[in-house]
Amino acid sequence: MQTPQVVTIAGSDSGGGAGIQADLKTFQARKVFGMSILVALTAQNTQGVQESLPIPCSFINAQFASLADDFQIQAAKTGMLFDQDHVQAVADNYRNFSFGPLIVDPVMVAKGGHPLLQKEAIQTIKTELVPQAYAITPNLPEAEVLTGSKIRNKEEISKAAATLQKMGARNVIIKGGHSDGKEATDFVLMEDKSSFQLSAPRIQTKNTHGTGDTFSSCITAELAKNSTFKEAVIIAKKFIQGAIEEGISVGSGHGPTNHWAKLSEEITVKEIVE
Ligand SMILES: Nc1ncnc2c1ncn2[C@@H]1O[C@H](COP(=O)(O)OP(=O)(O)O)[C@@H](O)[C@H]1O
Ligand SMILES: Cc1ncc(COP(=O)(O)OP(=O)(O)O)c(N)n1
Repeated sequence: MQTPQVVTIAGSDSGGGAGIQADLKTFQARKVFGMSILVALTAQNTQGVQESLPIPCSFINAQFASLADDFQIQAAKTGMLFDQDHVQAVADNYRNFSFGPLIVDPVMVAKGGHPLLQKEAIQTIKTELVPQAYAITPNLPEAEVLTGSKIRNKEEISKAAATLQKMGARNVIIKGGHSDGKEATDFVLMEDKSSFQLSAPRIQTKNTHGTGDTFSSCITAELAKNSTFKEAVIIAKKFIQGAIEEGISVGSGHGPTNHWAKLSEEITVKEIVE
């Protein structure tokens, strides 16, 4: 069997906890061959983002062409896409090349409040990228921005997911890391319109930098290994739970998760079927 090959199309986090670095560490942990198309650079650590810099769009085209020329990529994900022109460049390239199911993680703002996507790019994400998404994985604030509606309860989460599906995403996961309560619960709306929730104990820690990237790159890796979408999401939920639970301590701010944590049998995730 050929080694599963995947690519992350995202920004670099010099601090190593989020972005391209979190994606590649997750790909390695999940035993797929990971590649990267860099869209932007950040000077970042556990305390926040100090600076960011876009990669020229012509160089994004060059990275797509290089990988398409030589590899057989079975799944891909997007992360930090910087601005409207970069979203457009990624969307145009994705239409031209055959990189398999695309997981769109619509990264907008870093934990410390630093913008990772300019506001004008949101419309381009909606019209150019969401229709190409095999799955979209917004957190609660990102789902509010994309749908233009406040999300205050389970009914509104479900409504927001349906709106995102109508925009063209085949599957939708609205992540619950930003809510409160004892459980971290993610809502999943599948292609066939069935839905379920995945819930795990919320871990009290400040080390949650890069949770969203780690979760979406794990889904990407599992899809490349031919898991069904539901299987991939369940593994990703267990993977992120283990990575937060078995934390490491580096830096003095919001530290990263532990990408080499064991995906042990003891990690239980509750599935709540609608
Ligand atoms: N403190 C926590 N304990 C357990 N799971 C968490 C915690 N914070 C986030 N998660 C989980 O991590 C994943 C990423 O969610 P989230 O943090 O909302 O994404 P993002 O990093 O994009 O804001 C989700 O599965 C969410 O439920
Ligand atoms: C380069 C880069 N990409 C993405 C993020 C955001 O990652 P996320 O998983 O949402 O984690 P936080 O930044 O919110 O902790 C990033 N910071 N940098």
